[in-house]
Amino acid sequence: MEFKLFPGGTISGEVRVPGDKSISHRSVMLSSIAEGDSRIRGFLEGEDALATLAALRALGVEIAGPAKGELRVSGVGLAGLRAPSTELDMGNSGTSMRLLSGLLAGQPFASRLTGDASLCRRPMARVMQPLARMGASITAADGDRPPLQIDACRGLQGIHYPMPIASAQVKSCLLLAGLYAEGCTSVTEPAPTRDHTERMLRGFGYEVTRDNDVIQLRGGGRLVGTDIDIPADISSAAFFIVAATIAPGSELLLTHVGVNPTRIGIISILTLMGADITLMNERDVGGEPVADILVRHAPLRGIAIPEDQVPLAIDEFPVLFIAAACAEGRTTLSGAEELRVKESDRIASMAEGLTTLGVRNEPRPDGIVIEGGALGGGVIHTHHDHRIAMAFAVAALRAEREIYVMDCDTVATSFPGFDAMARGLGLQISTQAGQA
Ligand SMILES: O=C(O)C1=C[C@@H](OP(=O)(O)O)[C@@H](O)[C@H](O)C1
Ligand SMILES: C=C(OP(=O)(O)O)C(=O)O
Repeated sequence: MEFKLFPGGTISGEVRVPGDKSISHRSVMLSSIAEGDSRIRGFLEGEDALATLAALRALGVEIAGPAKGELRVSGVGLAGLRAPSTELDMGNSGTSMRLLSGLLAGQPFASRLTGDASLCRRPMARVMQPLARMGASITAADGDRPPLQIDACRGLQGIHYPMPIASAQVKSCLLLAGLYAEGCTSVTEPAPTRDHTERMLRGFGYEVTRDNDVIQLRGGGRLVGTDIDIPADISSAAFFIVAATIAPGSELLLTHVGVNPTRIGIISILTLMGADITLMNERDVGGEPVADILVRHAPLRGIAIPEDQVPLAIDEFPVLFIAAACAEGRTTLSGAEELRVKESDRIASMAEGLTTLGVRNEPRPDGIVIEGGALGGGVIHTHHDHRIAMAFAVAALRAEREIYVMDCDTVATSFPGFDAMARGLGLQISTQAGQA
């Protein structure tokens, strides 16, 4: 599928974007290993979260749905998962692969995890090494690249792991393995990362402590089934937050968005750039902060993005680069080398597309420098990366000519229905079948 975008437009209306992807993954994993039933609402019916759901079904968990974002999971308890009869396909989803590695590392049966071409290029040493220290036996097909073969476990031992990178996937992987380990498992975060796993474990009645930058739990407890209400994904809302900010005359209300402090880097960074964003009706929904977000058009200025915001906005940089292209002056990003190992090398993919649009930029190993200015038009290659596709769709609001975004099928991994919702809000987007 390809997107064709006419230049210009105004964004207005009120909308609730689909459910949070990170929370959706965790909701299925934790409810599956809980005792008793759980009801999940607001589940993201995107390919990534559905890959996690299919994996848990293959591990013997009965799951009804999803129907309009609702699931009923019959938890099997910590010891209730069964050996899968085939390999588990994680598709495009790094979160599924890294978190499920932790869950499967402690099982008394073997499993094999695979994925698509993009996922099979992504590094897994970050979870393989600490899991091996806990006593797991995991091998990769090619160095540390998937497929991963996880051997039947003969017992895990809790460890303390100072994480070399600020990664919520690594932290969550180790906490999940820690549920099956003897003694305590703890991680030190070099910087705060999304804390949905810790919050949700507590929601299932499992004690997790946090002491400054150290997160810890003790293995061998029990999770008790519960109800989960998943808020809208701020990472999906981000495309429309930037859209309304850069398009003159725009005013947009995004409802029921998760605004966990470990996820709102997009709001902090855009506000520093001069954006007009107001959080309204702030509330707590099942242990996660939620708000309605009002966005009005505002002129932006280039900034040096504070490095402490990087993990808090890690998935939002593609669209933040579009905001930077529309800002007056220079924006610099550093300390973001992790962007190079996402679904694509997001620094390279964005630099290439910005250059196509005539935006001056200088990619660096750990970031980029972007000079704000006029945006032209042209053909954009997404490198099969959903967030690159949606970022360049938003860029059309300020482009002088048409933009064609190739290879947009992966948008369905995180934001099914993006094009229809974007059209409803004022983006001049149409889709056409891609060339085979
Ligand atoms: O834990 C999670 O749900 C995620 C953590 C982040 O990855 P890292 O842990 O690699 O930073 C993020 O990029 C990813 O989209 C989702
Ligand atoms: C990096 C992302 O996801 P994952 O790591 O789960 O593939 C993303 O959604 O931007």
